[in-house]
Amino acid sequence: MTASMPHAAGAAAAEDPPILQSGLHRSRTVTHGHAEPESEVATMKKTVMGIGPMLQSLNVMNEELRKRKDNLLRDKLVLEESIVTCNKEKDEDTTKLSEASESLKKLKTEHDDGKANAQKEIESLKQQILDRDKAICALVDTTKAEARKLCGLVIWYRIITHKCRKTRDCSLSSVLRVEQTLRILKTRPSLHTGFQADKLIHTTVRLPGIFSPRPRDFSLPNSSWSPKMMELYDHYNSQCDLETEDIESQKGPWIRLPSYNRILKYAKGGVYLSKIMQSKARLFTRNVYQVGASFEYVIFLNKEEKKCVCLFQAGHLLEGPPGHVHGGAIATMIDTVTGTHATFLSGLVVTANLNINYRNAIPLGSTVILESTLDHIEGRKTHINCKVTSADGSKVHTEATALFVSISVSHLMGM
Ligand SMILES: CCCCCCCCCCCC(=O)SCCNC(=O)CCNC(=O)[C@H](O)C(C)(C)COP(=O)(O)OP(=O)(O)OC[C@H]1O[C@@H](n2cnc3c(N)ncnc32)[C@H](O)[C@@H]1OP(=O)(O)O
Repeated sequence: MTASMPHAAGAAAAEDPPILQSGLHRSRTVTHGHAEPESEVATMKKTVMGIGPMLQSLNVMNEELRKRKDNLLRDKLVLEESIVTCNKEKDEDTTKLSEASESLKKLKTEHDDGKANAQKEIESLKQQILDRDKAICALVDTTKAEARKLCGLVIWYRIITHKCRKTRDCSLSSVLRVEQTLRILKTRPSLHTGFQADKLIHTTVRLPGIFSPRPRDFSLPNSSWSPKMMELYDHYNSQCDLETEDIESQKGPWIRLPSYNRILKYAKGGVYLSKIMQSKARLFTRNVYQVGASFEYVIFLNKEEKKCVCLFQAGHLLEGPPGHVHGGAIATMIDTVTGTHATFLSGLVVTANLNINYRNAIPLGSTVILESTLDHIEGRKTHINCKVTSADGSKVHTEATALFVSISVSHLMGM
């Protein structure tokens, strides 16, 4: 029994972990050195044997922890890979987003350009239709009801022609009398000049929708105006009464007078002028639609100083002496400016006398200033002076005096 004990202890020592081996070694030392009782050895062995299962469970736990650690490491790797993938996808998405924004921007620009072009085309087509319709309507036989209807000639025409037929008088005076009777003079706007002072001439032709965009104001700048013309225009225009969207409106000494072509055709040519020809009657100075070709002018009125200033640029159709403005065209402009001035001063007038001294020829295309000043008013007579100078005022081109005689509406009717 004792002989087998060391052997048994030795076998256990070979199998047990190092910590237990040191315990066994100590118990063996005690056994050989101090000859401890055998029961102590047995107790020790028992203790050692009790530690075994504990160690086993520790080993199991250790194994589990190692596995968990491995799993966590694997998860970590997977997560790291996912992060890399996510970042990659994020970069790709960012690139795609910027590409999409770029495309969107490009599309928007293309869309805007397309829209602008389409708009331009629509405007041009509208203008073409308008021009074509105008041309057609200028030629229609206005005695035919359907033609009048198609061309927008209004009911006034029917009333007037009815009255004309009844009285066998289709003269201008008759037309005006009818209009007066119908009390339309006060209620309808004057389209031919825009002046409220002159309530005499009103349109008997009302244009349908497509014909009635705002009438062109010829006194506004256009592409043919020279820099000098523009400079002078800005000079006077900046001193004009100005209606703004703000509450305050600007007051100035000058008023720009708008200038429209005539729509009403009051020619009373009778047998000499057919209805169609009458329908083509135009205000002399505004009868060319091509900008810059003939009379380009704007008139400013100074009520306080009782004077008018006209900026005039003569176009190539007004040639008289080679390269210079025709004397008749200059006379026309003087008559127009002084006549307008006299109208504002005295109401309805006609030119009775016009005296002109041509001092220096006006180069074609140049800008000149016509200054119209009141000389005096005497009864029905309004005397006006006019001076035409170069744009800088250094050269006098023309000087004139004009006499306007006030007339009544009936005088005009009987003309
Ligand atoms: C919205 C608008 C913007 C308008 C914007 C556009 C502006 C364009 C302006 C263009 C204007 C034109 O071209 S008008 C078109 C051209 N003009 C014309 O066609 C006018 C034709 N002539 C006439 O209709 C007539 O002769 C009148 C109206 C001028 C005068 O006839 P009347 O009404 O019978 O009067 P009468 O007694 O003879 O004269 C009145 C006074 O004027 C004097 N008088 C008459 N004629 C003359 C004369 N040539 N020279 C000196 N004095 C004369 C008389 O001695 C008398 O003075 P006393 O004894 O009392 O002292």
